[in-house]
Amino acid sequence: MVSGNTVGGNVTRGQVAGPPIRSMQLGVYRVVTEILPLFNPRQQWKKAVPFFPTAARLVRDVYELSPWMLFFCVVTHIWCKSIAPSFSLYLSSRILAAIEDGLKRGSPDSAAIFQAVGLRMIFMVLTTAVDWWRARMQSKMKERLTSQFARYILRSKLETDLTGVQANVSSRHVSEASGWYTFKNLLDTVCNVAGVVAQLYLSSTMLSVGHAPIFTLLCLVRPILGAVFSKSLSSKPHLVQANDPHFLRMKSLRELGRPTYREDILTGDIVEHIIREFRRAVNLLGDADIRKPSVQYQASNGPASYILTKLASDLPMLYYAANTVYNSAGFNLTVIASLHQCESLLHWTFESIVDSVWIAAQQVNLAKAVYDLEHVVHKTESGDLPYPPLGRPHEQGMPVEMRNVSFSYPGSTSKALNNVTLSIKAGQLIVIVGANGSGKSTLVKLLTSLYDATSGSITVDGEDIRSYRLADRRRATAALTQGHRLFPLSLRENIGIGNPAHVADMGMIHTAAKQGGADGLVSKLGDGFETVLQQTWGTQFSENGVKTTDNTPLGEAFKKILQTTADVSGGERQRLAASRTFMRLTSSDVKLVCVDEPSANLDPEAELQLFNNLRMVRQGKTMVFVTHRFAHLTKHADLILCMKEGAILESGTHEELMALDGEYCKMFEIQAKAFTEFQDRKRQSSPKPSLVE
Ligand SMILES: Nc1ncnc2c1ncn2[C@@H]1O[C@H](COP(=O)(O)OP(=O)(O)OP(=O)(O)O)[C@@H](O)[C@H]1O
Repeated sequence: MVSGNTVGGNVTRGQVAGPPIRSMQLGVYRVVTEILPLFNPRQQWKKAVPFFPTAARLVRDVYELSPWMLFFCVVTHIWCKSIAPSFSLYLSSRILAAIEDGLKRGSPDSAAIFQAVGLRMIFMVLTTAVDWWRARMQSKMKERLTSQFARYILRSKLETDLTGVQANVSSRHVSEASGWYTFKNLLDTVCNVAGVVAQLYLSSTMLSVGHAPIFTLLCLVRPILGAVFSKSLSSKPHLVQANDPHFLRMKSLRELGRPTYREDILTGDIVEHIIREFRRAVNLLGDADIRKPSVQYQASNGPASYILTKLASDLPMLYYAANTVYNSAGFNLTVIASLHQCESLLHWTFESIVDSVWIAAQQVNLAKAVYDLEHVVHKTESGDLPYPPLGRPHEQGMPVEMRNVSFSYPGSTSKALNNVTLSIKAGQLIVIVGANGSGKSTLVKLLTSLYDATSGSITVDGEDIRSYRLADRRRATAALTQGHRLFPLSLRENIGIGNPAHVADMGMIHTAAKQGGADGLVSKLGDGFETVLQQTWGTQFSENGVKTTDNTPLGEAFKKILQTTADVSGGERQRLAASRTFMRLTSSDVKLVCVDEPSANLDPEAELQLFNNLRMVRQGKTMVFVTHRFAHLTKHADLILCMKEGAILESGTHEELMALDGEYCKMFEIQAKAFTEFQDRKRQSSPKPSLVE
């Protein structure tokens, strides 16, 4: 059922400008559309303007991929889609004419008939061969263009910074296939127009002068009515919201079938409850229309338009009948049969033109979205100065000063950092401690240029951090955090990629693996450094329900494929990520290293080893450690920053902060107490030495 109301249109002060909107209820959905006038040339021209440069760029892209392919794609497509159908119709009408002529005369002209049939057969063989070749070439072209678009999208995804991702300035909604489908639609549009010209020419050769325009007009009525009556939701800007509470509940309950919830559902013993609730939601939903909104919108026209459109398709038939009765001289069965075929072809092509123009306009927007990714403005500012600045001692770490720095994450109103002022000297070892949510990781994200400060100033080597080139700043910093992931590449590459210039240097990779504590783990894996963890989804799958539990040769084969997929524990992953960082630290470009709690999954021995190894490579680098278990590090720290609620509460050396008897001292004593209590208990439980002895 459709119900609706209209809002807006007249712009008053404080209101937003734009077309008025209409809100309607389609079954379980609320649909809001813009009300666009049927004919608004200015608006339509404005929309069409970006079409041309995008189409031109796309054709240029295809040309650059292969000029020959472009040429043959266009020629064979036009031949197969526009010319061949009309020519085939012309050849059939020749066969029919020869047969009818023979039947009329009582002595068929066998030579003429066989010549016409032979010609048509040769034509069909040639056209089918060209069509086969066209399909092959198009699929190659499709692969190349899709890979080209995949490259554009990948670059944009890789380059988008964190602020961009959070502000949704990302390439999430673009498709790699959009380039090919846009190109194909442009080609289809051109071919459909050429097809109509060929079909009109053909029908005009069969009709006497003056009749051809009438026939064409009658053929046009049905596609025109179809276009007028068509109600397409996708043709206008719209919003859809499922708002029926029973439908939403039914959907939510259906979600519980996902493996993610399995453990909670089984341990909670709630299977029967969920099934009961699902049945109740279905009953309450009743007969509400849950078909897609686009389908419901399309169907909301009522039957009159359908009947009228169907009637219009019989107009040419009326024309044949009228001509046979009133103008039988120029008409015979062959002409009627050929015109009938021509009319079906015209119908189809007219409708295809409307569709292909509409689809091409939509597709061009999708292709444009991919090209626009090149112009996505990255949120983190980049300056012109090189880093390190010219003439600066190369062997020195990065000095950083922060003055009244505050920061809020994009979309958040609260301050993650509030008025932070600090000074880090070149080559110092800094330890940042503080409670959960106190801003430690945020500080690291600002130091590593993942975000710019919202207010205040950060200076590096005496210059505003934003005046240096972003690429140089990134090259000069290295980070190791809990969030570091392994890539779906070999372990060799996972480690080697830390320093891309030496990605194949096995000597350096071995050393980095050792420093990260991953050497033992790599040697345990069957393929050693060549092992690929986290195989990309889709590289191995079963079709038609083949399972590893199947006691069949195919089931066994599937089991074997999956057995080759190695996996490692969380702590081992962290060791591999740490090895990548050690590889990165082999680059003398790195001047600042930020290590943010990489040890959450590491055992105490591995953690101590990691910190010691990091300290050993700190020559020429400033090092910042964020950790909750800071006992190992504090004695080495040049400066300890203790944070609370986004601000630096205390700063100094371990001795200075202990003397302060504040937050740091409290945290340190909590950690030390657990240790000393344990030592005391151990001492008490050990047998006392005998006095006699
Ligand atoms: N991406 C984000 N978007 C919005 N707010 C965030 C985001 N990340 C962190 N915050 C908020 O910023 C504040 C500081 O978080 P941060 O991660 O820097 O704390 P932390 O001291 O590193 O905490 P932990 O010890 O738990 O790792 C917190 O209030 C947190 O909720």
